[in-house]
Amino acid sequence: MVVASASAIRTKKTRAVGVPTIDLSLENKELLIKQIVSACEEYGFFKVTNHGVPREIISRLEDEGVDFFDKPVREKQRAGPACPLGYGSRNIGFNGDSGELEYLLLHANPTSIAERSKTISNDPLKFSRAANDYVHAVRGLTCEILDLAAEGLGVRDRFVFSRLIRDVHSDSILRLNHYPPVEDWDPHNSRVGFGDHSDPQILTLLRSNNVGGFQIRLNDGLWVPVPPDPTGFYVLVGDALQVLTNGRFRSVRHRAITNSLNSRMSMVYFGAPPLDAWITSLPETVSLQRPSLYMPFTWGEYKKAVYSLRLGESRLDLFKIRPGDKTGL
Ligand SMILES: C=C1C[C@]23C[C@@]1(O)CC[C@H]2[C@@]12CC[C@H](O)[C@@](C)(C(=O)O1)[C@H]2[C@@H]3C(=O)O
Ligand SMILES: O=C(O)CCC(=O)C(=O)O
Ligand SMILES: [Fe+2]
Repeated sequence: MVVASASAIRTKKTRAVGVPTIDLSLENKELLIKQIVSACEEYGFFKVTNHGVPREIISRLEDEGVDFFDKPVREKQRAGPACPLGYGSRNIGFNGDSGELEYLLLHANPTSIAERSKTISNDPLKFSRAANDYVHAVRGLTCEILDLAAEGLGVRDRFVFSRLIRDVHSDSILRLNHYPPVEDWDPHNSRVGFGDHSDPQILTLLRSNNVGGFQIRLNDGLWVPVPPDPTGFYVLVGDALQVLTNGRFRSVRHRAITNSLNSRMSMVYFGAPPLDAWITSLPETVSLQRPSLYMPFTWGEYKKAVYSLRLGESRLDLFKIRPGDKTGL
């Protein structure tokens, strides 16, 4: 890969911090809920172990991803250009962002996956099955985590978050990212694979092979390298969940850097609502002392804003209620 020096980044300002890890097989439900809520509040990020997603389901999609990214460029381009869905290389979004990666971006519904798989694989049915089984399993896990979080927040309707993702019209997506190996390894010359951003959706479930590169940003601006763990899932609070919880949960800023002689592949599921769903602070998170921080918007409106801005921009600022604005309270 040709590497523009402008994409080189300094990794000095990082801090080694233990990644909050939650064992989902914990029998003490109250403690489990407490751990989830505090990780969502403090970091907007945690790792889950004993998550129940069968290894076989993960490996099948991983193998499909490896086979796809191994293909000659011309063949991969049959699945592109990413608009925003499909195969993309280096370009991210429509506003000039780029990174040292190639990717497949798919709508997570079976019809869309079946259609797309025709340009992705020589055995479309095999690819579709692998992707659909994976989506089904990680959606289940996403919903389980969201239900526990809702319970911890004391929300009356325990399924208020997961219902949005289980909806047949849910706008959830699946992304496979491939970060090619660097040819000239230099510990002081990491490059941007996927730049600093927060995910716009409700909740993200990310896993990768055993190659590092994923980092989260703490509130004080320091970057924390997250050690890879192919057996676990990383859970990221997205912007929509930040709004739904009136800022109690924080969407986490993160990025992927590349500096390895081995290629890295991540599989990312973004749990999202239907386009016409309203995203607004749940009544249980609003009070006179803590009025609503954001104006209500539909997921479709938010997505439009997301795609009109650069990767690193804080799109939620556009929907912040400023003092003096008329609110529901
Ligand atoms: C530059 C962009 C790519 C992105 C849409 C955006 O305009 C800003 C957010 C980006 C992001 C980050 C999380 C997900 O990977 C993604 C699919 C999403 O929903 O928002 C990407 C978008 C993309 O790559 O199309
Ligand atoms: O590939 C990764 O590790 C991070 C990718 C990411 O943040 C994204 O696709 O939104
Ligand atoms: Fe992301």
